[in-house]
Amino acid sequence: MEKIIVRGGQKLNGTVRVEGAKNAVLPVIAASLIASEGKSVIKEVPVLADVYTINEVLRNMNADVDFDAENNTVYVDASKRLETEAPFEYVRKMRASVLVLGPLLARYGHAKVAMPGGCAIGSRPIDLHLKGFEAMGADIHVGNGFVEAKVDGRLQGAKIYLDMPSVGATENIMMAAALAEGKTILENCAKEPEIVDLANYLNKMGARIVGAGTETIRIHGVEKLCGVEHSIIPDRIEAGTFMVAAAITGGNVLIENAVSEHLRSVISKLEEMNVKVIEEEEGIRVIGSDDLKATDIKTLPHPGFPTDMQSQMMALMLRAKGTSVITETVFENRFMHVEEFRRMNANMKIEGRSVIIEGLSDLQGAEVAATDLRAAAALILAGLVGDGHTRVTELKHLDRGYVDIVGKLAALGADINRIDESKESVQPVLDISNARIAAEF
Ligand SMILES: CC(=O)N[C@H]1[C@@H](OP(=O)(O)OP(=O)(O)OC[C@H]2O[C@@H](n3ccc(=O)[nH]c3=O)[C@H](O)[C@@H]2O)O[C@H](CO)[C@@H](O)[C@@H]1O
Ligand SMILES: C=C(OP(=O)(O)O)C(=O)O
Repeated sequence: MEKIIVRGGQKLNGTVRVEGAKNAVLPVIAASLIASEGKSVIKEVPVLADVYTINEVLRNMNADVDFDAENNTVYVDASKRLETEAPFEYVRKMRASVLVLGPLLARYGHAKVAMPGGCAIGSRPIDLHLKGFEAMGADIHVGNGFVEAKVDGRLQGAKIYLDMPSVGATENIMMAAALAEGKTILENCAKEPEIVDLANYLNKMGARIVGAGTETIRIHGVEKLCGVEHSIIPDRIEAGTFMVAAAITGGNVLIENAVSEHLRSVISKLEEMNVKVIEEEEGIRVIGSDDLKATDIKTLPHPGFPTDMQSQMMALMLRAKGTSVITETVFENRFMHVEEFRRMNANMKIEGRSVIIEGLSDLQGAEVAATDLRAAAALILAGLVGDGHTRVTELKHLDRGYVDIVGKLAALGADINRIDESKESVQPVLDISNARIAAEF
């Protein structure tokens, strides 16, 4: 079994560079399926298990996909006739596989994808995606574990109001509407930076989308889209994770490539906790404190506090004096990591959708299991300040979303290793190869 072993007590210092954003690259690669002409060249692609998975989904549909991992570039040629089905094998690995629905439906009038089901953080339905397609004239059939969408001729532009600002529904509907006949007005949509990145990509391909990043997006459908070159925005969640790593260890770290406009809510909460955050030309510098103050956080859609930073901030709150409260409003079950923190001597309890954290906890090293991707990162963060050794297992979650976090933290001065205990002698594992292995292709 693979484990990450962290010995607490080292202050982090130096510079770390963040990768392209996982949550931007997945919809962008899916959107490449719409290009009926030319090749898409996607740059700043992080070498993650999820990227291998989405590439495999596209290959399975008959698109030509090359991943030059050393140069962080994905090439997609979707100009051949494509298959329009995505089996459960892929959707099980990564829910973002449902993002092929919009592009395929718009281009071929048909798409069939395995229903994603729930996951460790909540039930995660796709009803809003489907309501959007229906409003554009598609017939939806759900049965035998699949969702199938069909339309005779082209999708028709429509006025669509999302009951909640779902990131995935906004992306799927925006991609479908880009190739629909007429105008689509999408209201109460998600405003995440990754939505803006996708809209920019689609516009370069020939789409006519305005308003991405606000709550109303207007899309004039066009007849065809072509492959183009695009660079993925930096990963704000990876950046936020390293910001917490600096803060929790009382270190001084420059997070290169981090975009402060994408991280306002995280910066403001860190400052409330007595952490110094300096916006520099190359990125964001974070200087930790030995006197962290308690605060409260409520997760919300962007520009509110991101749910994907909730567990990392929980680790930091464990080291703050006083009572902190985290309220999770985006996913109904994203507190699985609380039990694991408790194994490290954390003083906290769940009350409904909130967690009450009594600081300052003297964290102790323990064997803990990652319950999801961000929980994996949060347990490593707690391990950085735990007394003794923390062993983090279930690393398949981590490999979905962090490129070489072990190497990056070690370069900043952390005492951290990744080992494979199944090997006869305990050997360090080179982290970058793990994404490919975790994707199991
Ligand atoms: C690949 C990717 O970009 N993943 C991100 C994306 O996930 P994802 O796109 O799945 O998240 P959504 O914004 O869609 O989900 C937000 C909430 O809306 C609900 N919902 C969503 C769709 C729907 O049709 N019906 C419905 O009820 C979900 O159950 C959840 O409670 O945004 C989440 C919220 O910022 C992040 O945590 C994920 O990291
Ligand atoms: C929940 C996340 O991702 P996904 O939607 O891909 O599960 C995440 O990135 O924290």
